[in-house]
Amino acid sequence: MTSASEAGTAGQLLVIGAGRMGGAMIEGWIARGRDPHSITVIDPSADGRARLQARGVRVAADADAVAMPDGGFDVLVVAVKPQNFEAALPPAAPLVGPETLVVSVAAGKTVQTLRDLLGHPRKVIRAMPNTPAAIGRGITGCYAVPETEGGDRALAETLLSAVGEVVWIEDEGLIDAVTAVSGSGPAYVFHMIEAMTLAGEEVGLPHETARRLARATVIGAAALADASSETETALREAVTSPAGTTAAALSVLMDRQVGLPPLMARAVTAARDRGRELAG
Ligand SMILES: NC(=O)C1=CN([C@@H]2O[C@H](COP(=O)(O)OP(=O)(O)OC[C@H]3O[C@@H](n4cnc5c(N)ncnc54)[C@H](O)[C@@H]3O)[C@@H](O)[C@H]2O)C=CC1
Ligand SMILES: O=C(O)[C@@H]1CCC=N1
Repeated sequence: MTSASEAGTAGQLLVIGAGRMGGAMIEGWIARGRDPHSITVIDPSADGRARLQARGVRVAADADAVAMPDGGFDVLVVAVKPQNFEAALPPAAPLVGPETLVVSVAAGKTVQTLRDLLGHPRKVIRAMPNTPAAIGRGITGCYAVPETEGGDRALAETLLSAVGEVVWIEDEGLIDAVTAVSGSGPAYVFHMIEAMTLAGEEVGLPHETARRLARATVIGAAALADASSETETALREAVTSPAGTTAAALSVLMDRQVGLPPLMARAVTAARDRGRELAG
């Protein structure tokens, strides 16, 4: 077994479920210099396995087909859907040693559930990334159990920062709130483009023109926010001329009763509550 810091690129990693999220992390690790041979994936999808095998990753259709490396796995990353936990995790329990760090990116599923299904591993981290991870621009919120040491957190942070920023929370109960803001958040932004496109059509623009305008506006505004040292509030105010067109739109969007803030609060609360339900 390697030391925690070495295992950022060294050590043996096992990934259960290499779909969108697991796949994005694997690509991030390889891009950062990890030897693909140090990654083993369990996934029943033949297409997914073929793609990863072509990248040099070790693949298995199920846990029984996994060859345990000398010294065991340093890290197990759980990236299956919450609905697949009962099928996917118990068969992998024999692959989890006393020093294996378990990192789960699954929405809702608690440390207790992970421990129950994986033979009671000591060191568990829950992480909530988001899909911009696919281009290295994700953000991951993480919670580590008290049984983890500084080196475990550093190792998880090294692995997760391969796909973007990392923030830590000290209360497992808040991971559902992280999911509701940033885990699901990219979908809200994509829906904003859809809604702006529809609204553009309603005021007379052809669909494709409205879509181009909406998409480029969201992308350009996000890039401006990224490049600027100003707050979002200052950037918004810079668009807004007194008694002008933006002020007219914002009087609708910023309405405290029926505008975006109460609507977003309802949406985020619904996502947070669904995360709690998925705990099972
Ligand atoms: N998609 C997203 O925006 C985010 C997803 N997550 C979490 O990541 C996890 C995975 O989500 P996605 O990557 O979006 O799903 P996905 O459907 O793209 O990937 C899931 C993978 O698990 C595999 N799988 C199914 N049953 C399996 C089993 N028994 N053993 C091993 N692998 C199995 C599937 O073949 C698939 O490749 C979920 O728990 C989700 O909550 C977390 C943050 C963001
Ligand atoms: O919708 C979901 O449940 C997952 C978790 C965060 C984003 N997608």
